[in-house]
This record gives sequence, C-alpha cells and structure tokens, in this order.
Amino acid sequence: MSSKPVHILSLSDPTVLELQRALKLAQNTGASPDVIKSIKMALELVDLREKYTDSVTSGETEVCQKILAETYKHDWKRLHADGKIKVDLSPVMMTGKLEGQFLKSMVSIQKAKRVLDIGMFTGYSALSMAEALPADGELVTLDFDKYLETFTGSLLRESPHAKKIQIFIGSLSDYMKDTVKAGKSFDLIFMDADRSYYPEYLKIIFEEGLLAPRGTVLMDNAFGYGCAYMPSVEDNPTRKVGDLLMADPSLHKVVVPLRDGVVMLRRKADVDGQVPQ
Ligand SMILES: C[S@@+](CC[C@H](N)C(=O)[O-])C[C@H]1O[C@@H](n2cnc3c(N)ncnc32)[C@H](O)[C@@H]1O
Repeated sequence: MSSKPVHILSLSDPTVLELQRALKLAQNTGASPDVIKSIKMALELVDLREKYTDSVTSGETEVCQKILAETYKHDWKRLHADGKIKVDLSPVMMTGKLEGQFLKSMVSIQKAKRVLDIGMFTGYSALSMAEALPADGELVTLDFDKYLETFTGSLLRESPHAKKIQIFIGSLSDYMKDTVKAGKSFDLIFMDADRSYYPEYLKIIFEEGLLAPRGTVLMDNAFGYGCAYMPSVEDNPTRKVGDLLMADPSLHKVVVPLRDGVVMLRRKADVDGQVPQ
C-alpha cells in the first residue's frame, strides 16, 4: 500500500458518484456485458485523467507534502466530538497539489506582494501561495479555530517561507473591515471558508477596497460538489453566490473547472483591452 495519502476530489464529483451507481445498477439488473464494460471504461477514464494531471503538474515542496500527510494522520473526528474544534474538519478540505500549484502560478502571474488566504485549515493553500511571493511579500491567512493556530503554526514554521506568513484567528469580517480602515489592501485574495458569508466578504473586497487596484480574487468550491447546478438541490449558499456574481456587470468572471471549481474574479475595467487609435 502507498504511504502517500489519496487526495483526489473527483471521487466526490456527482458525475463520478452517478457513474458508480449506474455500474452497480447495471451489474445487479443483468445489463449486457457491453454496457457494464462501457461504464467501467468511463470510470477508468476519470482515473487516468487524474493520474495524467498529477504527473504533468509540478511537484509540491517537502513541507507541503508534510502538511498533506500530517493532516491525513490527524484524528479530526475525535477533536470535533470532544469539542476541541468548531467545525467538522476533514483532510479533503485541503486544496492539495493541483490547486496549490495553480494558486502558486496565480500569485506569480499577478506579481502579487500581498496575499490574503481566507480559510487556513492546515495551511496548504497559504504555504503554496507564500512560496511564490518575493522575499518582502506578505501573506495573511485567516481562520476562526483557535486549535489550528498551534497545529498549523508549527507545520508552517518548518518552511523557509514562513517569515512571509501571518496567521490571524478570529472574526474574518472584522479582520477585513479593520484592514480596509487601516488603508491596506491585497493583490490576490483566495476564498476557501464558509460560503454563506461570501456576499458580505465580496462587498468588503470590491466595494470597500480590500482588493488592490488590478487585483484578483479566486474563490474555491464554485460547484459546491454539484449544489451549484444540480436541479434536484434546493436553494443553497453556493448557488446564491453564483447568482450574485451573474447579476454583477462590474466583474469579469471565469469558472475554472479545476477540482470542485475555482471562480476567478477581476474588476471588468481591468480586463477590458483597448482599441489601437
Ligand atoms: C476548506 S477549509 C480551508 C482549506 C485550506 N484553504 C487548505 O488549502 O487547506 C475551510 C476553513 O475555513 C474555516 N472556517 C469555516 N467557517 C469559518 C468562519 N465562519 N470564519 C472563519 N473561518 C471559518 C474552517 O475552520 C476551515 O479551517
């Protein structure tokens, strides 16, 4: 057995889950061997695409690998049952290698000097982005769980990039409002926390100026594991955020179908090109 944790999100993609259900149905109802073979092939193609994506994508640093491994080893269920952590945290919440490398590229393309990471958990996204910052760059990572301050803090301190990282534990909206009041802003903001607060955060980011001029926002879980587009799912925070974005003509938006989807947001004026005179 491999000692590397499996960190593949498409295992919880509703399309994959439906294919797995179709396979069981086909096997239990005596479907033709060709039908069963075809469903198995569809599932294998998903697996092969994952493996191909992983093998071409650049590798993560040793400290990022350690964060992944330690997070999988930790007994989060017990900590939650004992009331030591506020929400039911799980290792699948980590961005992981593919998304981590994407975030790292985005920090570099943006030439960001100040980055905000909303939703720290065990620091995988925070460190991936900090690794691309210049030596005088700064990344602030936010969470509300006091337990994570010590656990994540000690993991992050193993990286030579730790000097660029500041951990803030407390109310996220208070932190954001206070930062705006202090006249500070961020070049890149990654949102990966409770989506029900995103409308409030987006207001502070775009209307109150937490995002620097020409800055970029990346928002994780655009698909909400299918909640964004499945007709059978009732109203939910993911869809509310999608509706809010669709109705806003001041923003340029792209849904990048990477893992559970990442929305890239920029001010529309920043992406509008000019016509030669
Ligand atoms: C999906 S995880 C973040 C994963 C992280 N970006 C990574 O790459 O590992 C979401 C985090 O947001 C935090 N969180 C959830 N709701 C929150 C809230 N209302 N205020 C602050 N933090 C919250 C949780 O404690 C959790 O650590």
